[in-house]
Amino acid sequence: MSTAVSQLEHTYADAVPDLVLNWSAAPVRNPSALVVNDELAAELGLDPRELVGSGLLTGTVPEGVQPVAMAYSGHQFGMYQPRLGDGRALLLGEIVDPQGHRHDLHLKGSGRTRFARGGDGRAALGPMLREYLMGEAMHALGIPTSRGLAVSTTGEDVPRDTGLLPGAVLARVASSHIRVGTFQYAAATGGPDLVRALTDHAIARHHPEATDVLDFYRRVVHAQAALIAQWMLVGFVHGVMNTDNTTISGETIDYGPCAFMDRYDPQTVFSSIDHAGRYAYGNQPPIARWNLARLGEALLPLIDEDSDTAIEKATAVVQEFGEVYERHFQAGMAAKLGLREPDPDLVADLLALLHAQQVDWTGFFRAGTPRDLFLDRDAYDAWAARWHPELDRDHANPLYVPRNHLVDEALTAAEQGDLAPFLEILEVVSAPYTEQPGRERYTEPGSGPFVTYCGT
Ligand SMILES: Nc1ncnc2c1ncn2[C@@H]1O[C@H](COP(=O)(O)OP(=O)(O)OP(=O)(O)O)[C@@H](O)[C@H]1O
Repeated sequence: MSTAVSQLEHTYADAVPDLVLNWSAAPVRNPSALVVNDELAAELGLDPRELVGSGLLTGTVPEGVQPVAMAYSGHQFGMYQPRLGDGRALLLGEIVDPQGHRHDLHLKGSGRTRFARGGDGRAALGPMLREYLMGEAMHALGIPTSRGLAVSTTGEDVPRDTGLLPGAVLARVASSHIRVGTFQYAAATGGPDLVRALTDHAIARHHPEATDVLDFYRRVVHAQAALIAQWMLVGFVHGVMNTDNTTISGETIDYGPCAFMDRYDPQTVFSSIDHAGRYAYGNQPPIARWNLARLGEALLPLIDEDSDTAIEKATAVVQEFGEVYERHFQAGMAAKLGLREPDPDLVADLLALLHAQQVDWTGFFRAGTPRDLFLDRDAYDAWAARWHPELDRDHANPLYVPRNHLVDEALTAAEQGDLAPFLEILEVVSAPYTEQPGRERYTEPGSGPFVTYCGT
């Protein structure tokens, strides 16, 4: 086995042993690597063939390596759940790549752990391929994200509401899986000492420039504000922005019922369980800020020993979210519109127009003649008279995003044994800015509305 694999490190488990549970993956009947991310493997200094042969992708670990289930709690749809944790996931260990960057190697669908509650610990092939595809699309768009290293089928069926589905294990890589919910769990179960140990580890790993706990908090708030702005600029709807899916690193994780919006509408929701629209496209910035306020609460005893002062300081920091988000969003919109300087009024009027006219978000910014996309062309002309692009816009506007109707089509085919459509859409969204002749259908919006079953 390559040195990188045999030298999986465990700095997280060593730093906060109270936040992990030693655990092993459930044996898999007939493991077979279906998709392997050669490019990512190479970046990590791993040999893809050796990786497949080692069994690591479904949880067979070298001697001396101890996988763990990570503990966390979290607010799910606004309701506090004291004990979530990796119910069907495992942290195999950390890989330090040839550049010296540390990454978690994590499995999803590797069997029940003590955190599983009612779940069976398994994952179905479709959702694991969805997570892999979405991560690659986001990565190609330049958005911080976890990435799939491989999806392996298990040879076992998984019972879900829609019937028996092929089972799979996703091996994924992230700069860490430390979540707002991890801090909530530490605060609730261990108090300030445990929060301090977790904070020290998170600072060293993600925000080493932080001068103190308040400054660490500020850096997380800013990283999340920048991330959410990037989601909004590409029309990404995460779908399950619970505090346990909000990272300290500022990376996107946990791709469940997520999707890219076609027609611009702030109310866009894809998740079949999000009845109230809590996690609709347009709600994402305030929800992220709300989640970050929960992080602030967990950090309060470390921010100041006087609780009123701590609350005052943390509140001031979380309130920076709006301004930082707006700065990133407006800079991004200026790039999308080819402007030298942000123009919030022009943007606000464009958004109102796109909404009223139900114009495709991704399509508008790369259209040769955007006017053709509007029913009320006079309204467009009135807006466009104020729009004077000066800069090249193609590098800021993807031609291809994973359109939900095409993702569903590819996943359905994969579940029936035909991987070709999945491999094609993966290739298309992996080069989102480059025109790919013959692939025009990937630029077309679906006829929606679409609901992504929150199945797992
Ligand atoms: N089939 C399942 N078996 C066991 N636990 C599950 C199952 N599905 C979800 N869970 C657990 O429910 C909780 C919340 O689920 P959520 O959808 O946020 O996570 P997930 O999709 O399993 O994984 P992650 O957030 O790590 O990507 C987690 O603690 C997860 O481990």
